[in-house]
Amino acid sequence: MKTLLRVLRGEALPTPPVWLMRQAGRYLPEYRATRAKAGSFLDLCYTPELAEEVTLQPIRRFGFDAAILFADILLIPQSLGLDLSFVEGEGPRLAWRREPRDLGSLRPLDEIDETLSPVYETVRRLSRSLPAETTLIGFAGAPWTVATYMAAGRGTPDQGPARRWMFGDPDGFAELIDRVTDATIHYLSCQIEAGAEVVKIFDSWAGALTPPMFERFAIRPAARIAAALKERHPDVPIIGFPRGAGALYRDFARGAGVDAIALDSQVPLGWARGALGDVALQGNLDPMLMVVGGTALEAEARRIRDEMAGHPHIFNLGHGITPDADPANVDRLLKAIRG
Ligand SMILES: Cc1c2[nH]c(c1CCC(=O)O)Cc1[nH]c(c(CCC(=O)O)c1C)Cc1[nH]c(c(CCC(=O)O)c1C)Cc1[nH]c(c(C)c1CCC(=O)O)C2
Repeated sequence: MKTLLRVLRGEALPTPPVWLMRQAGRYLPEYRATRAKAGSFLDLCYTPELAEEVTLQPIRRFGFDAAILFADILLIPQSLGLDLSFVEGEGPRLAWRREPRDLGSLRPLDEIDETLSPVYETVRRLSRSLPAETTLIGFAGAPWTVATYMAAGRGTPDQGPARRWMFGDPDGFAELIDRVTDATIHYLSCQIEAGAEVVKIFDSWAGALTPPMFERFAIRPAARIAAALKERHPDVPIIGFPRGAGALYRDFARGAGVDAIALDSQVPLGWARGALGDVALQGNLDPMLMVVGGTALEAEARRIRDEMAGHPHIFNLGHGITPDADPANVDRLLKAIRG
């Protein structure tokens, strides 16, 4: 069986499988070339042969144990009818069709595949073209993180607009979360039917939630997604990533019903091994070390590998690799882990 799937079924391997968040991205010259050919980031996401190509690039260059579908968490709000664009150097912009936050203007669930079907085609192509030993990971944003962009119409430092909506009108906000959750269940099921062998749910802004709101808007939606997927596809493992959750990682591990937990770089590994139960753990090298390199990178990579020895562990970063990372540092990292 593929190494990543063995770890997700609870096996501790002497050498952990490795992949990196954002492994297909601007730090690679071949990615920048394909992106230029596509014209825009969204054209890249929606052109299956180009999205397939950039997904394969880091596999060819580094031989990672897993490939992650090339797409974006913001395709879901776009499929629900928000107008999405990426402004060069400024990040995403989202605009509602009528008034901001008008849930009545969202497209119904049975229309979202008009937008999303090219993504399923990318998955189908990848399941044919990936090396036999490489696991294909599908993904979606968690409803809370997706909602932070829908509420603000852009990225924000403190998720202010979403927190204002959530505290000011919790039941209205819950309706938004429910709509995004339903879309996410459908989207991930379709990715699995197209060939995704694992799915990951990115809750990048989970760290902005208070404990009660974390329970309601991070754990409960994740649990609803996991339960629905398990009913349809019981053998497909799910990785949850409640980034920045701190002590609440424990509640998430108990309540979300996922098979593995991705850890950000601030989580102490000894604590996670004891507190999060039997689930597989993924992480958690600081992405800055992919910029810095040298002995600092090697020492941290070995520390993480050694602290996780004997526990089901997937080696990864604590967050995405950044555009200023040096690809040569990925080779150094792999050498430090694999020997
Ligand atoms: C919050 C979030 C987004 N997207 C994503 C998240 C959650 C993970 C995280 O916290 O990083 C997830 C994501 N985005 C992308 C992937 C593809 C797979 C992979 O990890 O290689 C994945 C899994 C491609 C991308 N998504 C984006 C890029 C860069 C676009 C480019 O080529 O210019 C890539 C490779 C754009 C993006 N997408 C998003 C933002 C805020 C931005 C702009 C910021 C930036 O420019 O880096 C939303």
